[in-house]
Amino acid sequence: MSKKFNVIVNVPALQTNTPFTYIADDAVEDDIKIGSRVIVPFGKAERPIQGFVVEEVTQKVTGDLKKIISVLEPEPLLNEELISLSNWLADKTYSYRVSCLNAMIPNLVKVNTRRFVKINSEKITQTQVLELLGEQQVTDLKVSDLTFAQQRQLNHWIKENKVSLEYATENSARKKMINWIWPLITDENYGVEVDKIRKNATKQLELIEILKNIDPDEGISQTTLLNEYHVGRSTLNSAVKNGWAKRSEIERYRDPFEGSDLKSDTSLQLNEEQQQAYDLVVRAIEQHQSKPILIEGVTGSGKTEVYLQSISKAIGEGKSALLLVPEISLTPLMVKRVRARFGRQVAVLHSGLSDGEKFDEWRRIIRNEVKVVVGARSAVFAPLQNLGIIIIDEEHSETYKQTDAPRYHARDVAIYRAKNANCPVVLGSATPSLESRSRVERGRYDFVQIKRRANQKDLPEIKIVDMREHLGDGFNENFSAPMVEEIQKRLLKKEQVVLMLNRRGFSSFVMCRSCGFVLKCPNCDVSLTMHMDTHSMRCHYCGHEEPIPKSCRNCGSTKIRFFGTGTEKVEQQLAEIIPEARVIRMDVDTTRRKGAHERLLAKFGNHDADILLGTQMIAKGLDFPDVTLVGVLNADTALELPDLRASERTFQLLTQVAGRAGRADKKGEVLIQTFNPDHYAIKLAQKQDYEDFFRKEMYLRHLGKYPPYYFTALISISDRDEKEALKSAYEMLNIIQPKVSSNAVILGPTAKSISKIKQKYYYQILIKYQKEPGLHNALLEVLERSQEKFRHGTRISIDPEPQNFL
Ligand SMILES: Nc1ncnc2c1ncn2[C@@H]1O[C@H](COP(=O)(O)OP(=O)(O)OP(=O)(O)O)[C@@H](O)[C@H]1O
Ligand SMILES: [Zn+2]
Ligand SMILES: [Zn+2]
Repeated sequence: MSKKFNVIVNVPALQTNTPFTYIADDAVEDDIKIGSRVIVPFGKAERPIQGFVVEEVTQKVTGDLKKIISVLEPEPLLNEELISLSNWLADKTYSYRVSCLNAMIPNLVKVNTRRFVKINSEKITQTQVLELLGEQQVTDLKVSDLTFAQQRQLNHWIKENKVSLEYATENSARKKMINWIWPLITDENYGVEVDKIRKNATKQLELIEILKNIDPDEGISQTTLLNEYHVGRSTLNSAVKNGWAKRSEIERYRDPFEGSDLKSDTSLQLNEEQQQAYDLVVRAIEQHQSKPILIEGVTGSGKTEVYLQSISKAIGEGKSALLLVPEISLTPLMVKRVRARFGRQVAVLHSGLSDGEKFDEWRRIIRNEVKVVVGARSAVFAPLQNLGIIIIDEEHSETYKQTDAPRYHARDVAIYRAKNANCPVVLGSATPSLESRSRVERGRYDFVQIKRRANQKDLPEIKIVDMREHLGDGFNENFSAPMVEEIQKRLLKKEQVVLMLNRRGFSSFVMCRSCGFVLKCPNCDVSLTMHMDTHSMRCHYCGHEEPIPKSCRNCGSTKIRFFGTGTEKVEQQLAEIIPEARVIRMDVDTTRRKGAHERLLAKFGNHDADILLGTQMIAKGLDFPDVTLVGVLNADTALELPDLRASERTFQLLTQVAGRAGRADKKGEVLIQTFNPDHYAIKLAQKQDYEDFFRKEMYLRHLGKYPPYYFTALISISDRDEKEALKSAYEMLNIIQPKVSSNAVILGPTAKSISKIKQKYYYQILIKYQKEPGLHNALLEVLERSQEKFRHGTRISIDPEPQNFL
């Protein structure tokens, strides 16, 4: 009897949200595993469709089963743990199971990728492969066109490493091939060959010496010979011609860190508070406890060192480790430190890598070639076996929440995985999310604080500049007199300054001074933002772009004013006020190119600049000893946003950026310019008192019936036709209302604060609740209805625990 498997097909719909059972052909049944992707016939027309194998079926199944057409890769991309995780995830996020599975696998293998067969010519001849598959299949593999016998043979060869399956995308994320030189000079032929060389051909004599000393089995890369041994290209070519060496192309994993030199480093001696945190983690590792541990450590307290040593401990126990960071491209220093400690045992997954690079890293993980994975949100699905620890740095960061379906929070996924693996989850932050910190209060998490900086120095002193009093005493609207004075002081002392322009909830827009007209996007309900680099007005939601106007479109007046501030404008202003200052600007425009972050930060670290001016992206992770002043130009732009976390985010951001000052021997100072000096988020950030803030904010959340006292779910409804959108919103309301008690609070339907995006109208319903056993089913019904609505052009989404209400 052939093996039977349950398969989730790649059709995101409710009807296909449960697995279908298929039978395997005897020839390939052993190549199919849980996590394999297969092609199966689907529907009345038996259309071949992709699917994921989620289970082997051992009990009897009545009725005729359809046969699995082919298996896409005999080495599965996901392991059993992740397959079972997808089930939980789908339920938790109200999404289709296949969407969850697709969210886990690397992009490269998803769509529009050509697959081809690569022949390992040391183990098999091209003729053999062509005989089995034919030329067409080798260059463009369609396994479903192969017979089962052919598939079986192919899979066999893959497992024996005779051939491998590769993926090519249109942008050609292919495997990287490099020229490799294999020396053929041995002790036997050395003398003979040397005698043939003319005595004045020193280059050749040098090269033959080099070749003699290279391990013939290992060989050497051509680049190394050319660049490091300074061998001339023509010398090398003639050596190959003379038969001193053989040249071949070999595959090398694309190394995302190519070129960045890696100094290895060793553990630091932990101080007492770090040791306490470390001990707590180690105990959990040793006792296989999965209760999350929250480390609340002030900025500069050396949390990273605790992470690194904890990872070391897990590896020492034969386990693997996963370290999540908010956004890798923003924290190159962290990645560097992990790589410096663990070298080639580390794989890195993040959005800055090409699909090909990500896929390479993924393969290293699934083949168990790495022990440590560092990555942003989606790396939480890294197929590591035998997890020994999961660490989430800056656990409060909103980047851990996925904003598209499946709308998961990486923290929840990490906690779930850790529970399955019986290993600890460590959540670290100077300003923990209220959710996490309150779970400590309720005994759900273990807790440890690090109250002092690693070097036992004080936190920087923070001064508030009330901009209402200082408007006009400075040089322009962005720089008060005290700010300019403090910057100048640092420059005289050859110290460095970090200046942050808070861009959250903020844009530079154009307004007519005669009639008040504001230039808006024709598709969306937002004002257009001015971009000096392209000299255009751009919509940040739909990408609409138009020239900067010279006169008002409404009244024709030429009295147009540009409001708001971009980093470029601040950079210009700075150049007028302090022309001698060397400034590095860091924002989305200057960091678009790959590796740009790292380069700019390295420049700043080398003292090639005095001032680092940037957006929020400079608030996290920087550790520069000579930064003694941090200036925040506008602290409060985010406070007015219609978002329940506005205060929390402002407090976190200010604390975070303030923490960049005075991290080494020199004392640090922070200047915060604000129009709301009395706001508690600003006042408590000044005190750098997270615990105080936590209590105050918890009190307000309690009053407002907000998280973490209440759970939230947000339903968003959009349509090109505003009436349709509103009508559907009420339909959803009518599904939910009867299924929840009067303790639940339902807000809406209301228009979203940006009610029109890309020509579509947006409405939302917010549900706040504590215990509502009926809600889950109600939301499943919404999901079901949304499928129907989809066909009529209405989009409905469910966001459990939304992080953003805009
Ligand atoms: N035990 C130690 N002894 C000496 N120096 C240490 C020790 N632990 C950490 N440091 C140093 O202290 C500095 C701050 O550490 P680290 O960057 O890990 O802090 P952090 O808690 O991650 O800070 P932040 O949250 O602000 O990013 C680093 O330069 C680090 O090398
Ligand atoms: Zn006008
Ligand atoms: Zn727009």
